[in-house]
Amino acid sequence: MTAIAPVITVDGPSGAGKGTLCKAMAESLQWHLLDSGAIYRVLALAALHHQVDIESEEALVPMAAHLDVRFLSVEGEVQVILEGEEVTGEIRTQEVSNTASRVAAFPRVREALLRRQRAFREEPGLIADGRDMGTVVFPDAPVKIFLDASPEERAHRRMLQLQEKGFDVNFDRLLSETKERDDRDRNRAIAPLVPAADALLLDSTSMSIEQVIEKALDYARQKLGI
Ligand SMILES: Nc1ncnc2c1ncn2[C@@H]1O[C@H](COP(=O)(O)OP(=O)(O)O)[C@@H](O)[C@H]1O
Ligand SMILES: Nc1ccn([C@@H]2O[C@H](COP(=O)(O)OP(=O)(O)O)[C@@H](O)[C@H]2O)c(=O)n1
Repeated sequence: MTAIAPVITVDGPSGAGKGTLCKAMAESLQWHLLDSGAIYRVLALAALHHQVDIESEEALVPMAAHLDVRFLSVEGEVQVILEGEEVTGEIRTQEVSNTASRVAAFPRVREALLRRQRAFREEPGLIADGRDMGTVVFPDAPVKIFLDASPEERAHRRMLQLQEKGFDVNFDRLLSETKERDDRDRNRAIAPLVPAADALLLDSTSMSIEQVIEKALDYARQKLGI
C-alpha cells in the first residue's frame, strides 16, 4: 500500500495570517504549499477578463474545470500565471477578493476545483491554506489549524499590507468589505468557513507572527511525531 502524504490544513478568515503562517511552515518543514484562495482568485480574474457573468454558475463551471493556471516558485516567491500571463499582483485587488468570494459560493464551481487542489498532496507533505481545507478538501489531514483574529485587527493588517504594495486604501471600507466577505464565506450553503471539529483554534489577535509560527509548528511536530 502506498502511504498518502501528510497534510497540515490552515483555515480561517481573511487577514488572520494564514498565508504568512503557511509559507513559514512550508519553508521550515520543506513541504509543498497549496494557496487554495489563489485558485478562487484566479478564477474570479479570468471571469472578469473574459466578461463572464459572475452570477452565472452555468457559465463559471466550465471556466473552473478548464482554468489554465500555473504556480511557479521563483526565488522562494510564488508567481501566479493565468493563461500564460503573470497575475500575481492583480489577483490581490479588492475587486478580485470580493469577486472570488462570490464565485466560491457556487457548489459546482467548488466541485470542479476539488481534484486540482487534492493533486497538490505530494511527499514529503502539504501545507494547505484556505477556508475548507480541514473540513472538505483534506478531511483526513492529521494536523488541522483554524487561525482567527478580530475583524478590526484583520482589516488593519490587510490595510498595511495593501499600502506596502502601493494600493490606496480606506480602513472603514476595508473593514466593511472584510466583514461582508466573512459573512458570505461563513454563511454559504456549501463548504462554509467553519473550524473542523478536530482543529486547533488559534486566535492571533494579540500574537506576533513569530509567536503564531512557533505555536503552530510545535503543535504540528507534536501531532506528527517529527
Ligand atoms: N500575527 C500577526 N500580527 C501582525 N501582522 C500579521 C500577523 N500575521 C500576519 N500578519 C500580517 O497581516 C497581513 C495579512 O496576512 P496574511 O498571511 O496574508 O493573511 P491571510 O492569508 O489569512 O489573509 C500580512 O501583511 C501579514 O504580514
Ligand atoms: N479554500 C478556499 C479558499 C478561498 N475561498 C474563497 O476565496 C476568497 C479569497 O481567498 P483568500 O484565502 O485568497 O483570501 P484572503 O484570506 O487572502 O483574504 C475567500 O474569501 C473565499 O470566498 C474559498 O471559498 N475556499
